[in-house]
Amino acid sequence: MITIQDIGYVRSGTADLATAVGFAVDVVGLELVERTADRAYLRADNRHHCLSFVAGESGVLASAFVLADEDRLADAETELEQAGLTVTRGDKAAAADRHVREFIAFEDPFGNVVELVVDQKEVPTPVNFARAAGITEFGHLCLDAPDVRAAYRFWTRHFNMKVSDWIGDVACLLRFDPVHHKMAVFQGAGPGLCHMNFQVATIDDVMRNWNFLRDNGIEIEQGPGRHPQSGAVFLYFKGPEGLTYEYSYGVRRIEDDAAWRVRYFDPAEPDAIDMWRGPTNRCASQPQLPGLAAR
Ligand SMILES: O=C/C=C/C(C(=O)O)=C(/O)C(=O)O
Ligand SMILES: [Fe+2]
Repeated sequence: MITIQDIGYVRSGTADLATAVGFAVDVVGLELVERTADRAYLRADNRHHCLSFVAGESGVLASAFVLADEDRLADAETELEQAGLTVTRGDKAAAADRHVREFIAFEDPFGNVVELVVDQKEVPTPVNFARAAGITEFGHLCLDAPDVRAAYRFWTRHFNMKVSDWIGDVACLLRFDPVHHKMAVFQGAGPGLCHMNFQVATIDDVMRNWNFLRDNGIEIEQGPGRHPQSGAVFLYFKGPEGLTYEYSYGVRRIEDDAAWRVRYFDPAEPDAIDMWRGPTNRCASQPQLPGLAAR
């Protein structure tokens, strides 16, 4: 069993580094911590970065999770290889590029590149947010997979993940600590990053951000609304090259792990995704959610 301690970062390729960075800073509100000719690192909390852009081909390159130490990393390498996966060890330069001590990389059964890292650099200075979006932390990441139940089996068999809630067989919300989910899998045609989430401090931040995004002509995919699963008030919006960001406030914590009963929401129900039944453009990217497409 591989014990994940935290989510680490999303590493994304971009065909237009300046535009990707401009959006992450000026719109999302992240701090640009480091910028080279072909790299940019963005920060939302004490992690050195939670999002990095690499100039080149557009699209997600990897999603990272943090392990406790190098012995756990070696054990993870063995377990994944025994499960038949090809595991690559990052060299020193690649680890430095990610601001971690060591890492391994593998593809999940659907082709999502996952990196397991040790000693992600911590930055104690307060985040110098580019905009007062109210961000408190990198909240969760959500991967695409064609077979969500198979993804669930993979992540719960080899990792310390538990399902918190299902939305039909098209979405699975997973936890590895008391937060309702820091990882999710949504059904998609192939591998991909469904979205990355930033928690904000108050419901007012969600609403202020909504107005800010609309005033600036940013495509709102869905929200403001409230997810019945985590109880969070959410807002999804589209960045350059199809990268979906989410702000949310008020995610449920599951303090009594043993007492939690997994719930199965019917995606065809009008409240399955948004208890406020607001409009959505998300069906374009998530056509597999009948509850979205129906509206
Ligand atoms: O479509 C349902 C999404 C649920 C949640 C939640 O309960 O907070 C998410 O954050 C999500 O996966 O986007
Ligand atoms: Fe989310």
